[in-house]
Amino acid sequence: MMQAPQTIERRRRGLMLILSSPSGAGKTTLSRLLLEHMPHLQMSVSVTTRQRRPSEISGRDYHFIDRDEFDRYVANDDLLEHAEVYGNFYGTPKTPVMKALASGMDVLFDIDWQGTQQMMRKARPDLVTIFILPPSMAELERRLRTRAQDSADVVAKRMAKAHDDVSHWREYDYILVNDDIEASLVSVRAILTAERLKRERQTSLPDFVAALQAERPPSD
Ligand SMILES: Nc1nc2c(ncn2[C@@H]2O[C@H](COP(=O)(O)OP(=O)(O)O)[C@@H](O)[C@H]2O)c(=O)[nH]1
Ligand SMILES: Nc1ncnc2c1ncn2[C@@H]1O[C@H](COP(=O)(O)OP(=O)(O)O)[C@@H](O)[C@H]1O
Repeated sequence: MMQAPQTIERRRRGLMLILSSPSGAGKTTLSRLLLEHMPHLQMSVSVTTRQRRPSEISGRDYHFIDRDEFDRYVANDDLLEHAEVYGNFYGTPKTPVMKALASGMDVLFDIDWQGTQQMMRKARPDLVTIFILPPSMAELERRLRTRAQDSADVVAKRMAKAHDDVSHWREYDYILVNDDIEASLVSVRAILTAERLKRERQTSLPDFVAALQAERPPSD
C-alpha cells in the first residue's frame, strides 16, 4: 500500500552557500542578516591566525588560534579548505560542516576565492556560490574606513588586493552588487529559496511523486 503524499517526509540534500568578496563589500553584514531571516541555515565558523577585532566574538565570528594550532589542523586533515589571505591563515573546520549537513541544515561560508576553488573541486554539486561587488572602489574604501576595526595600514593592504579579488567574479554562480543592504538581503534569500527547490536536492521527490500517482482519482 502506497503512503499518502502528505505523510511522506520531505527530505532535502543540504547545500553549501558560499559568499566571497573583496574585504569590506559586506559579506559579514549580509551573513548575519541572512542567518536571522533564514531557518535551517548555519554559519561555518572558520579558524584564523588573524588578530581578533574589538567587535568580534571568539567562537561566533572565528576561532582565533595560533600558527602551531593551525598547522595541526592542516596536518590532521581537519580542514575542508584553507588559504593564506592578507598575510593571515584561514581554514574551514570539517566536522561541524559534516554534522550540520547530516542533520538537514544548509551551511553558509564566508571564504575567499582560493577556498571557493578548493571547495569546487571537492563538492561542486552541493555548492551555491555568490560573489559580492561593492558599488565602487571609493565606496569600498569608505566602508573599510568607517568599519573602523583595522589600522590604516591594514585598510591599505586590503584595498591594494581588491582589484585582484574582484578579478575572480566569473568563477561564481551569482553576482551581487551590494548597494542597498536590504535589497541584497532580498536577493540572497531569493537565491537560497530557489536553490533549495532544485529537483536534485529534493531527495524524497521520487517517493512523493510515486505516492501522488498511486492515489485514486476522486470518484464522482
Ligand atoms: N579560504 C578561506 N578564506 C576565509 C576563511 N575565513 C575567512 N576567509 C576570507 O578571508 C578574508 C579576510 O577575512 P577577514 O579577516 O574576516 O576580513 P573581512 O573580510 O574584511 O571582514 C575574507 O575574504 C574572508 O572571506 C576560510 O576559512 N577560508
Ligand atoms: N550595503 C551597504 N551599504 C552601506 N554600508 C554597508 C553595506 N553593507 C555593509 N556595509 C558596511 O560596510 C562595512 C564593511 O562590511 P562587512 O560586512 O564587514 O564587510 P566584509 O565582511 O565583506 O569585509 C561595515 O561597516 C558595514 O556596516
